[in-house]
Amino acid sequence: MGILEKIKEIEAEMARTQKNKATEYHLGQLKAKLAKLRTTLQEPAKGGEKGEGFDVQKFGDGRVALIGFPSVGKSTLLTQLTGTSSEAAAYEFTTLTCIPGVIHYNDAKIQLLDLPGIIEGAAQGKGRGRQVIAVCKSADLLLMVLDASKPHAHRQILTQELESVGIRLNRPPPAISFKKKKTGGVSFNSMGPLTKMDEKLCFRILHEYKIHNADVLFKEDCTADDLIDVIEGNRRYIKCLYVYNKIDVCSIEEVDAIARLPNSIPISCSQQLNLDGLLCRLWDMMALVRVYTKRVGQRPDFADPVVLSQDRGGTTVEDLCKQIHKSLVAEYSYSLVWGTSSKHYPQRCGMAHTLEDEDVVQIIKKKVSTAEEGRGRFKSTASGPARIADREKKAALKT
Ligand SMILES: Nc1nc2c(ncn2[C@@H]2O[C@H](COP(=O)(O)OP(=O)(O)OP(=O)(O)O)[C@@H](O)[C@H]2O)c(=O)[nH]1
Ligand SMILES: [K+]
Ligand SMILES: [Mg+2]
Repeated sequence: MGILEKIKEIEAEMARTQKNKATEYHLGQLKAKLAKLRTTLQEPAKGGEKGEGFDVQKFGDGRVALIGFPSVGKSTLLTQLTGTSSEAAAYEFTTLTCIPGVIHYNDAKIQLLDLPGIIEGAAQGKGRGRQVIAVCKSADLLLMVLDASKPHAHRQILTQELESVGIRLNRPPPAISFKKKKTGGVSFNSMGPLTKMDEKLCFRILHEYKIHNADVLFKEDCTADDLIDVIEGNRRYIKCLYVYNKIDVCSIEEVDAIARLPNSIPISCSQQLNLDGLLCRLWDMMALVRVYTKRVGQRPDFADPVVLSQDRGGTTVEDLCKQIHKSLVAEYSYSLVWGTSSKHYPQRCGMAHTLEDEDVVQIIKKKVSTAEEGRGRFKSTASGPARIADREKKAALKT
């Protein structure tokens, strides 16, 4: 029996099994079986599965992918938001590969990827589903483009397709700590009451994975699916903005209802309605942090920020140093920070300091000889809070 048939069989068995206390353990085991099969299905087949034109190099400060059913207006949107034009037409599957463009917004460069339409069954390889999903996994944000005039079930179908390949939208990883061990059996603990999990169910699921030694700690009231996600360990947690296109053919009431849905935005590409609103939401969801660097005695370079991101490498001063140059971390002495993340103007910060959007940073490198002098001077003076403030004031005047 092929993997697809096995999956179908388990899904059928789950569908006909009544959900109650007695079947709970059996269902948990079936879920684990299903997750294992789906993981096998995702492993790249021999002979190279990768489609031509799908391996687009990462560019800019973040990557956003357009995903949706055929002819919802993905290519029209790419053409509107970037300088690149991607062919758009009234027939389905106009786009056949991955077409990259660049959004220039708030002095940042964001890569936008147009993709072929996907349909139900994409996760199992229908159409170009597999390649499209592989690109989605590499994105920092997904724009799920939906036709506002079509059934709302489409959003559910696509979410289901993404779920089945391990993509989790708009939620954090489950609060479960899971560590495999060599010996000692399984220890199961929780930090609060559990309503969807107990020791026996946990053991059944671990048994399915042939795991006999592990520490499992539930920090929240998580489910069997959550535990399976943590054991599988290959899940991708991605932010998703639901973009309802073609509102030009909808009533005001329909548009109003869409605008109230969480993480959703109504637009019209052909009438250019609310595209600014879309960019604004996209920017907020990406949570990029622009940092302006400043040299001693010069004004900050406000035209060319270094862009940091929590999803990509982090937003501390150390992450900033790494992004500027590899050697900077070793040469770093301290930095002066002006902006919303600093308590004083400027604040003297160490490498662990977390930066915020539009902060100005001046990095002071170690200088062997002057560092020695400096140390001597600080030693000789008392360093109460008043002294520190005074020193900062002086530094501000000098810088
Ligand atoms: N009414 C209306 N039509 C639109 C809008 N945006 C795009 N279209 C039309 O929808 C059709 C499909 O647009 P595409 O951009 O090719 O859609 P796609 O999602 O890229 O399609 P595939 O590449 O085939 O998956 C075209 O005929 C567009 O002119 C819109 O805002 N309103
Ligand atoms: K089309
Ligand atoms: Mg297209």
